[in-house]
Amino acid sequence: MPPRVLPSTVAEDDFGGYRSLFENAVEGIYRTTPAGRYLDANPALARIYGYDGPAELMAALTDIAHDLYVNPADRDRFREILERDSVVRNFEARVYGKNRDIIWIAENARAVRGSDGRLLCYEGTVQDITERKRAEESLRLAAAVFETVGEAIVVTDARRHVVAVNAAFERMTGWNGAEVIGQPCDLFAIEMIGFAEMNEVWRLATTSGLWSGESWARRKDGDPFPIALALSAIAGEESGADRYVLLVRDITSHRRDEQRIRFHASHDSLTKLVNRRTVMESLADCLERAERGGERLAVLYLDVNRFKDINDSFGHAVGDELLRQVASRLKACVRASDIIGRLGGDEFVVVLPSVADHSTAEVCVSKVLYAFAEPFVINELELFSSTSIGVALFPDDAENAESLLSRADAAMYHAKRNGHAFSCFDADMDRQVADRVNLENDLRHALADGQFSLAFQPKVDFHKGCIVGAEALIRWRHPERGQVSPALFIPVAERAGLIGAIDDWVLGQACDQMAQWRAMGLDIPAISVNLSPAQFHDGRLKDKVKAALARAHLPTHLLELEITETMMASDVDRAIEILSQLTALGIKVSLDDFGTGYSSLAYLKLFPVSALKIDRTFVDDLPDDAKDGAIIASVVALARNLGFAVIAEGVETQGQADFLAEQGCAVMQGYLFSRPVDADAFAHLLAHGLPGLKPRWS
Ligand SMILES: Nc1nc2c(ncn2[C@@H]2O[C@@H]3COP(=O)(O)O[C@H]4[C@@H](O)[C@H](n5cnc6c(=O)[nH]c(N)nc65)O[C@@H]4COP(=O)(O)O[C@H]3[C@H]2O)c(=O)[nH]1
Repeated sequence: MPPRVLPSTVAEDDFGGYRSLFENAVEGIYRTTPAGRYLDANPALARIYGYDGPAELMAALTDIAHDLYVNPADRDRFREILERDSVVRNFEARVYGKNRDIIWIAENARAVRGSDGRLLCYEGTVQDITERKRAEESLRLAAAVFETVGEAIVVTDARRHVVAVNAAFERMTGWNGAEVIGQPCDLFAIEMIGFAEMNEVWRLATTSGLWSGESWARRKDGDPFPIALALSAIAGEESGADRYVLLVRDITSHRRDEQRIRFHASHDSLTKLVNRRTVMESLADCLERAERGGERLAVLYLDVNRFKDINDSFGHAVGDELLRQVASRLKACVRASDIIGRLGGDEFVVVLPSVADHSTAEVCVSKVLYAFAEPFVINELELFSSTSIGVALFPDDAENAESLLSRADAAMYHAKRNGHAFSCFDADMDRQVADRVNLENDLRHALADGQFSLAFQPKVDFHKGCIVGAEALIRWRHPERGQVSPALFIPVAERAGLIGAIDDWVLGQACDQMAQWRAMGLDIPAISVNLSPAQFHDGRLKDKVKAALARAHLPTHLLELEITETMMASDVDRAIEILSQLTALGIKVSLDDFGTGYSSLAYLKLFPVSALKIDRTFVDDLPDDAKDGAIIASVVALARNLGFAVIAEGVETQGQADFLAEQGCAVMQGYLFSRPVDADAFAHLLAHGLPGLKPRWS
């Protein structure tokens, strides 16, 4: 725009014929002294600056540099230019309005000089360019947002040809602007969406102004990726969309997170196998398919034998690694279409969706058993572990997922109890499962109904030919079932949380009985009581023991507690602390079933126990089994060296007793000497001695 300056010929205070132009101009017009005082100002200038009229403006702004300019240095620049060039064109600056609001102005001015060249004044015009500046600012802002925003932006014309893309688009897709501008918008992975759907998206955006949702885009290398898309139609001056703006967010990682969340919800985090819920859902689907196709389906229910012992003995990290290795061995045994899941703990399930009969399932069972034959190597430890497997078939054994699984479980339980590697379900097992459940219910009443009693089995010194102790063993006479073995109901009581009350009862009863025998003048050195793991870890154990002894007025050294190796394994320090508290009272503790757990010999020497009790399984095949013989000899030597007494349990034959005695294990317990008997019968044994047991050596 050419500078609008007043003609220089106009006298300082005389606008001549231009006065009306001056008064009515749209632009502000002024004349100022070089020092910065208004000589004249037109109404438009007053309007621009927010004053009621020129007089008010001129009275208020007596020092233009400081009263008007937001940045007084602008005025210095303005003057410099004028003094140098005599003219200023489009000089933009921010000035204060009357209300201290900031206005952008553009000035054109010139220096007016007299005929002698002396500077008389400045005169010029002012335009309010605030609106334009604001528009420029928001354009600049929009451009900055366009370039810096994380979302890709594509602008197309009405024909959907690309007009502009931002830097994020280039980063996201690998295309650069020059390659796509002017081209039809080819952002979408049509193969993932379909033409019809894509056209519908454009149509909806055109008719309603905006479509937003999830879709698919394609990168330059052809890779499709999921996007969140907002497609806006920008209306032009004429009817219809003039431009489209596509705001695109790459949601690949979001999808990945979703997948991860879905995976965690449906899989077991330790083994990465599907979890129980997913097994049940997949099994239900497989059953539907098998039913439609008239096919059979097999469910294998597995658990890892003695897993709890391994976990307790070697710690959870080893237990976890064992489960991981079991999972990967199982995967190698089945086809990809079969389902393998972890139900929790050490229980796994394999679903074979299409089997001809039991024999097909048994092929898989053999593979699994074979997979367990090799030791599991964990942290340089070689662990031999085995599995028990239960098999149930659809539709033969059950018709829905829940009962098929529970029947495979019953078959597994049956296999385990009978020492078999696997069992196929039969109807009898259902009864056994029901029995187990009923047993638990009945156990809840047994204590209150006085159905328990104690039996006592003598511990004898084979050389001296006398009774040196009694082991108290619980007996349960069920009103309908008759005698129920503790081997059967103790584990049920443990699982049902009833063992604590039962153990307390046994402890109290055993102490009372010992006191009664003593009152009858029948002396024995000790009575031993089995402790369950729950009781061993009960913080109140010491007090309970003290209370039971005190009630029976029994010296503490007469009580012996039998604990198993596995109770010691999980937290050795804590176990030593518990044992120390007990032995400090004067109570003896013996390690029952010795040799069947995973005793660490290094720890053994730290345990304040008084005796090792050699498990029956090592005695059973004596004296013929050379290996068992060697184990007995080693345990006896170990006990002697560590200062422990040693006792063998389950002695049934004279040959076993002779062998044990020869090895230096003189204290024994077993049917050879006496079965567990009731208190009266035991009193008789104490009074008259065991028939056939004679002192051999003095
Ligand atoms: N084959 C054979 N067996 C013999 C021989 N001599 C003794 N037995 C049996 O072996 C078991 C020895 O007890 P245990 O190893 O502590 O094993 C016990 C113990 O773990 C548990 N138990 C028994 N009574 C109690 C109790 O009062 N409290 C707790 N917590 N557990 C108990 O139940 C298990 C089984 O107890 P019982 O059936 O009474 O079985 C007893 C006993 O009757 C023998 O020469 N040959």
